[in-house]
Amino acid sequence: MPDVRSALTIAGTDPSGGAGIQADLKTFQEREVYGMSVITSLVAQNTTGVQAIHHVPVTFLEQQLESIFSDIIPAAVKTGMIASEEMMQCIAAVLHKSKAAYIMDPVMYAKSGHALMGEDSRDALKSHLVPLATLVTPNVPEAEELTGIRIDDESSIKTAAKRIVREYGAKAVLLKGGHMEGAFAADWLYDGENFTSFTAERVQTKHTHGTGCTYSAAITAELAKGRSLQQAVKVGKEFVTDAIRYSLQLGKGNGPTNHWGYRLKSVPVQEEQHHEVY
Ligand SMILES: Nc1ncnc2c1ncn2[C@@H]1O[C@H](COP(=O)(O)OP(=O)(O)OP(=O)(O)O)[C@@H](O)[C@H]1O
Ligand SMILES: Cc1ncc(CO)c(N)n1
Repeated sequence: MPDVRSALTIAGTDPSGGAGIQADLKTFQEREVYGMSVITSLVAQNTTGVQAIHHVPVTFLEQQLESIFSDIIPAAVKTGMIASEEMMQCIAAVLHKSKAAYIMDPVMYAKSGHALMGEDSRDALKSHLVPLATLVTPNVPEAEELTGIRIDDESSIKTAAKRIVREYGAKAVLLKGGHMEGAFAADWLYDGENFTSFTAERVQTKHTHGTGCTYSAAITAELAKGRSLQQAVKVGKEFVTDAIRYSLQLGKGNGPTNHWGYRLKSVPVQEEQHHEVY
């Protein structure tokens, strides 16, 4: 019997399959770890945006967590969309007692701009969950919200990253530059001592639904397998870049990343690069 490593995602749903829980589970499967999921909110969304949100009661969130942690202990946990402070407290109470690596993706908005977290919960994220995190993975707007620092160059990226680790207590931060302009999509990992940058060529595409979820899920899977943080981010970056390079022309809006893109590495990228699927 091989050593089975398991990973848990605690997040909101995406019935169209590109982001949230669904993206996380597909990524866990691709990265060959056993995937589990606890749902915080049911989100009616697709490639064009968010249509409606239904939050699960906190008591039910607690019950789902109990179902997992009383039975199959995950080697790594990631959180995505957590809408309220009460939910954050409930999750923090469980993670406090857990030895699993914890990757926190501080999801605030969907790509369409729709809010996925209450504005009044941002401070709660900092006080309850950031101090427990092995790694926090904000994009530029999320890092700006967390730190109050305006980020527009490498120096401000580094100042914000240091604040998240030194003042808010995360073990490490991966600040994602996907929202910045330029020929390259660069991310900066700060582990409290050193900065490492992870850079890939920017893919010219609008089909980027679920990039953040896919990236943090891939890193979570690699940590579950016992890789170092540096190695996990390196593999995660390659995985998400291929998922964007081979993204799918599905739906009427911003199509999803392709979770099997990593397997297509040797396939020449077509003009307009993404794949039509019927
Ligand atoms: N067009 C692109 N080409 C290549 N890499 C990209 C592109 N857009 C984003 N990335 C990379 O994808 C990863 C995910 O980052 P991104 O900043 O898009 O996350 P996010 O904003 O949190 O996503 P989401 O909106 O799904 O929450 C990062 O490594 C980023 O650098
Ligand atoms: C549930 C969920 N989490 C995260 C994102 C960010 O892409 C999304 N669109 N939906």
